[in-house]
Parts: sequence; C-alpha cells; structure tokens
Amino acid sequence: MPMMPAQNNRLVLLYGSQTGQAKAIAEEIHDNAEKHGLRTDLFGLELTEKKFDVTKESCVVFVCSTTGDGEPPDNALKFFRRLKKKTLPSDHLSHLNFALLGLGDSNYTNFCNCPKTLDKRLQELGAKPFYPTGYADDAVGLEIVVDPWIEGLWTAARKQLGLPPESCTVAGETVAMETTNNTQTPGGVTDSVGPDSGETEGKIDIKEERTQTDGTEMSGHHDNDNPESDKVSEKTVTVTSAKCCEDNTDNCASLAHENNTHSVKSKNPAGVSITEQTVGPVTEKSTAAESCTDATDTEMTEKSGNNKTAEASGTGQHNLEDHTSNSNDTDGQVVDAVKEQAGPSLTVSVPPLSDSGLTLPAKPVPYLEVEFHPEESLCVEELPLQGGCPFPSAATDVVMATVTTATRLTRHDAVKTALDIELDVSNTCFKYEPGDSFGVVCPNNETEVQDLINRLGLTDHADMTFSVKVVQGSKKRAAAVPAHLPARCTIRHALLTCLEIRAVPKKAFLRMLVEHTSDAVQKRRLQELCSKQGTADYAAFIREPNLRLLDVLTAFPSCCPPFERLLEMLPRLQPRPYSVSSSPLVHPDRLHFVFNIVHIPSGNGRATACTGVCTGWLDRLTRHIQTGVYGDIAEGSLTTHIQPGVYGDMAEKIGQMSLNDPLTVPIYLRTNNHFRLPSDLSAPIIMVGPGTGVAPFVGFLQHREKQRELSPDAVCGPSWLFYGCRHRDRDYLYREELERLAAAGILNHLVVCFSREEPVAMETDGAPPARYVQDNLHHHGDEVGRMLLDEGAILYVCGDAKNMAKDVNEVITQIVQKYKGCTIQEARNTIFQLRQDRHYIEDIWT
Ligand SMILES: Cc1cc2nc3c(=O)[nH]c(=O)nc-3n(C[C@H](O)[C@H](O)[C@H](O)COP(=O)(O)O)c2cc1C
Repeated sequence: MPMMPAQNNRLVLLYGSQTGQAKAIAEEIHDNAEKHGLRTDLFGLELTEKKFDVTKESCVVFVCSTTGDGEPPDNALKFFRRLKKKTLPSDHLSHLNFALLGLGDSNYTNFCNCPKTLDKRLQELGAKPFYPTGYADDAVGLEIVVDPWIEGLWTAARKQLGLPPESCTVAGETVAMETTNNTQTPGGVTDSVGPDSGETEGKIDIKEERTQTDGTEMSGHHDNDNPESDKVSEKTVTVTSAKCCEDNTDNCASLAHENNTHSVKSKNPAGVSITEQTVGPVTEKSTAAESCTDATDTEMTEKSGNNKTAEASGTGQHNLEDHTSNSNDTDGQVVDAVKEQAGPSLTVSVPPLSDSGLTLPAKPVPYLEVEFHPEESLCVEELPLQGGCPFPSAATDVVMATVTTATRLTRHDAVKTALDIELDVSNTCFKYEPGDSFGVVCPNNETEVQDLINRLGLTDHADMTFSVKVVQGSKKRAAAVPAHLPARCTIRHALLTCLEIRAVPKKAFLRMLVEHTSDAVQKRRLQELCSKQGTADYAAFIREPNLRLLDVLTAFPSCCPPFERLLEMLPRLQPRPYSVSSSPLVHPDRLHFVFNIVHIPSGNGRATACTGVCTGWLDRLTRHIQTGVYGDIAEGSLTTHIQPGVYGDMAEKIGQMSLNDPLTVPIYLRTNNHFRLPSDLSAPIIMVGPGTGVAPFVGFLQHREKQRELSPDAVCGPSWLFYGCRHRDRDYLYREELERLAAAGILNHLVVCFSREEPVAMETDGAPPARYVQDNLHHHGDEVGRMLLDEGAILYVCGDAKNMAKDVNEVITQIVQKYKGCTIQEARNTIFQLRQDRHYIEDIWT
C-alpha cells in the first residue's frame, strides 16, 4: 500500500460508526480542518491496511462509537481484532500520537466501552495522546462534549504538528441582523469558520457574564430551569474576544464595540418588545415595557412560569408571524408582568440570549444536486431497499417475512398496548436461535411524509423520478451521494423509506435552515438555537422534546429548505431492532416478537401526536388481523398507511382483503453472539425481564422445554424469571404461557411483581413489598448470590436501560457484596469479571 508522503500539517481522521453519528462528526472535522491550516485524510476503520495503516502514521484522530453491549461498530471490528493481538509488542505504536473522541450513551452499562478500550489499548502499545480524550454522551446530547472538543482539537493538533498557533486570520464572518421597524439586532452573529464564511479580522463574541463558554458545563442543568436565570435583564454584559483572538485582544475588543454597542429598542423574537437597553461592553438594563394584543397576551401568559408546561398542554405552538402582526405598543403593564415571568420557548428568545452575540457553527456546504426526469416513470416497488446499502449489525440479507398472527397481549384498560406478532420465515435464509434479535426495515408514516411534502411545497414533484449527484466543484470534502439513496428515486420514496425524518435536527442542520428562513425574527431564533451561546435552549427546546424536522418547520413557518439540503442533512432511516420471543424448536419457520405501541403526544414543541415509526406501522398494518375486522379497512387507517412495493402492495388490495392475503414485513437477523442459552443444560439461569423485556425468556423457556423432551435424561439447571408489570390483569405479558411453563417445571421460580397494585402483604423479611424486579432480586439475594458466585449461573437482563438495568446492576452489586462479605469496590470488580466472562449479559434499550 503506498504511504502518504510525510507532511507537517497532515492528520489522519479515522471513524468507527454504526449508525452514522461518528462518521458525520469525523466528516465535520474533515470539512473544517483546512480552515485551520490542517490537511486531513478521512477513512472508515474498515479500510485498515487498505487505505491507512496506523503502524505507519504519526498523527491520528479517532472518532468512535459503541454498539451492542459495549462492542465496536461493525466497520471497526477488523481494526479492533488486529489491535487486540496479544503478540503485539509494547512499542508497536510508539511512533503514534493520537486524539480520540468517543461516542456512547450513559444509559448503557458499558458507557463508551469501545473508545475506552481503544484508548487503553493504543497506550498499551506505546501510542501517546496529544489531546485529552472526549467521551460524548448521547443520553444528554453529543454536542455538549463534541463541540468544545472539536474547538480545542485545532490548537492541539497544530501544536502536535509543530505548527505555530492560529492567528486571527482564521475567523468567521460577522453577520448583521436584518432589522424591521422596531426590531433590531440585539447582538452580532459570528459564524465559525466554514468554507462559505467571509474572513474578518477577528472572531467577535459578546458574552453575558454567566453565559457558558464551554458546553460541558451545561450538562445536567439548563438556565431555564434555574430561578437565577430570571434575573438576566439586570446582569452585566461584557465583551470578550474569542479564543483565536487571544493574541490580538485590542483589535477584537474594538471591533466588538463597534458591532455591538448601541442603544436599541429591541423586540424579542415573539414580536413583543420588552426591553429598552444599552447593549455594549458595560451594562444592559431593562427599562421599557410594551404591550401586545389579546392573542399575544394570552400566549405569553400561558407561557408564564413554565413555558414547557404550556407547550405540553398543546397551546404552546407558536406562530411567529401571528405574534409579530398582533403586537402593538399600548399596554406596558401587561408586558411588565409577562416580562417578569416569561421564559424562552422554541420560538421565543429572552435576554440574555436574545441580546447576545452568537457564534454559529460553520455553514454546512451544499453538495448535492437533484435532477428531475418527468418523462421517466419509476416503479418504486422494484427499487432495492435503501439503495441496497447494507444494514447495520446485519447477519443475513433482508427477507420478506409474512405476518401470520397479530395478538394484543394487554387488556383494553392497560396503559400500554402490547402486540405479539408471528412471522413466517419459511423459504428464507432467516434462521434464528432464542435470544436473537432482528431488524425490521420499516417505512416512515405516510401521512407524516405527506405533511412534510406539503410543508416543503413539493407536492408537484413528490412522485417524479429524480436522480442525484454531487455538485461539480463543491467545496464539500469527501462529498458523495448517500449510499442509502437509490440512483433513481422519488421524493416520496426517499422520505418514506430512506431518510430518518424523525431524527432530532442537529445544530448543523438548524444552521442550514437559517439560510432558508426569510423572516428575520425566525432566522434570529434559529441562529440562537444552533449557536454556542444557545446550547441550553437547543437542549431544552430541540433535543429534550425530541423534535422532528416537521416540528421545527411548523414552528418556523418562513423556513423552507430545498429538498437537496434534506438529502444531505437527514440521516439514514434506521431499522428497528426487536428480540425474538420464541424458539425455532417450538415454532419451526416461525418467529414471534412483542412490542408496546409507542404513543408520542403533541405539545412541548411537537406539532402533532404520533406513534412510534415501527410500532405504529406494525399496529396499523396488522389492525385487521388483531381485530378480525376486514370491512373497516377501506375507511380505516390502513388505507393511508400501507406502503407500496416491498411494504406490500396493499393499497390496491384495500377493501378486498381476506385472511389469506399475505402481509409481508422486511426483516433481517442481527448479529448477537452473546444473549444465548448456555450450551450446558445444567447451568442455572437467572432471567430478569420486566414488560416486553420478557420476550427472549419466553423463547429460552420454550427452547428448554423442547430440549428436555429431546434429552429426557439430561440434567437441567434451575431457572428463575423475575418479571414485572403494572397490573396482574391488564398487562401481564405471556401470563398463561409463563404459568404453564412454571407448572410444567421448566421454569422453577416465577417471581412476579406489579408496580401499580396495592400490595397484599409485607415480605417475609419485613421489607416493603416488591414493586419492581430489582426489589424481588433483593428479596431473593441469598439464592441469587449463591447461584451467581458458587454455582456458575448466568444472569440475563433484558429491557429498559435507563432505569431498570441500572437498578438491577446496583442490586446485584449489593447482593455480591453481602454474599461475599466484601467491600463495594470488590463487589464491583466481581461484577465486572462476571460481565467479562459472559455470566452477566444484557440486552437493553433506551
Ligand atoms: C443498539 C445500540 C447499542 C448501543 N450500545 C451502547 C453501549 O453499550 N455503550 C454505550 O456507551 N453506548 C451504546 N450505544 C450508544 C451509541 O454509541 C451512541 O448512540 C452513538 O452516538 C452512536 O454513534 P454511531 O451512529 O456513530 O454508531 C448503543 C446504541 C445502539 C443503537
């Protein structure tokens, strides 16, 4: 392999990514490196020893995520295998200097396990970190760590490469706000360096004193939750220069003064003028109040105190145009009251942010071009799924499985509706074992796609064939047509089947939207939400409520991005993983799975209520099977939601469906080598699976039953199942089957708790009655400890990662500590070892 000639400004950028986030971050670094005087070569880790070789590189930046139960992404497996070889000498990578950005999710027990392992192994092999490793957490927002980490990378990399510190020539443009009659730019706007940025003398930034300068400080709390934040209008505003200006402070300060010191009558983005202020290097004070009409008044009053609650009640969708046109200046008292109480919301900004200079992310560089072919008709049913691009964690090709049954497992008055679906996989390559999981390649909701098409003004083009290519001469580095788009496609097909339209728009996405927003007030709010200064507002109003593109477009009516930009920014539609809840020994050629139908209410910034992408689709798809009612289909939800092509050409069949009509679902087997029954039948098993987490254990037990039938003389180890739900009679999933298995002696201990039922009696040990599985584990601590520590049991945990799996881990630690009579740290070490030895195995989700 030809090695790159040594250059003193060259970095190798490597990413390990399962669902595309690490890749997107690595691309962002790649796109911006040149502006910082660095040359980068970007590769996926799968290209090890084909396009790069760490044994021959001196300066490498890794961006790597974690998947599965703390495992490397698919594309990093080979790289990790090679790096792990025990025969490698301790100076194997002594020539290598590296920086590492790890991605993970702290809801998983093995937070950032893969980058942590990489960090450790690189150093064991002699490599030296030239910049502190960053661990970004998807549970609280990757950007909190990613943004400052990248910001600091440039300086560290230049230093490492022996380049002089960056001068002020690496700076962004300062954008003056558009002004309207009585709305004026409260603060300057600074773009981070980007290919489209004009270059000015310095990076200017007005920072209100309390404003976070480092996103990491914001983790865990937001200004709008903080009573202190109400006092912002009396605080001092200071002008500071951004880091890159440190060598030239005078110059920057004078520029800042010029750009930002002025007396303004500013209007907040809701169109209600609430402050008269002097924004400049010294002070800011709130002096005047203005009024609003009844309509605005009502909205503002509803937002008082806790605007998130007001939005959640369904009244919080703000139409900025209405606000602006309705405001007038007659009743100062009302606004005074509002001013004291109102906080920010998705569309409403308040000081200090509304008065702040903003540092924006670099403008994403447009790089795709769409050409329509009105003369061409396209049979979308025949297109390969997502352009034939391989699916993450795929152990098989996608197969079309036929739905054979769909059964509601919960009573009508249960809080959640659980569905068991049986799929026929005969005549396919799909062969599974109990404990396996599989991906459902589901489409987006057809109505939601139509809403998006309407909102974007694409109705006339929605079903027209288009082709897509990279814009000639695009400044975007590593620009390529996304592999998950078919070469010939339609807008509807792309939105339905290829793009994750529910993905929470990242700051870069909002930055792109800024460019396509005509209303100045809305534009400013979008700038704020993607700015460094607006990190808390972004978290509170975009990320935490899990907004979709459609919600943002609804809230900002003058924003209308071209379709090409969406192709660039929307991530790939991800298949949804489920665990099988059956055994192939009991159901040859069939598999069962179970899920709750997810309901997401409107409000809190969300324009409309919706169901989960996949669970809602499966529910609608099988409604007639669940209810046995076929006559309703023509008028019912099925008509609007059935997808054409691979999703079953049901649209034509509506109204003529019968029990014999095959209903197919695209699925593929996922790789999972761990969540399996022990091959040794005599090994005890402890299963912990509340709610739908019980799924794999039904499969385990059915399998064991058959195994015992096949080997009647085999000695079977004891089996325990800790199960929990809300109500015995409403949502006890697979109750009959579990009780049957218990009665048959296949399941030796069925330990069930009901979290919402009145306890019948205290526990025998005097402890309060169990509500959750972890309580029951605690009650049976001695047996659990003995089986785990003395009898070689395997502990399986399946279900919610956020609460249950963490609490179970905590209780098991206590059990180990008590049983061994050791310290908590020793107990933790034991748990760690149990996990390493695959005696403590999780299949959990967030
Ligand atoms: C199926 C699955 C399993 C995961 N397992 C872990 C894990 O064990 N530990 C962890 O820290 N994060 C875990 N994560 C979180 C991801 O690492 C995180 O969301 C990351 O941003 C994904 O980056 P990527 O898109 O580049 O793969 C998991 C995510 C998924 C979807």
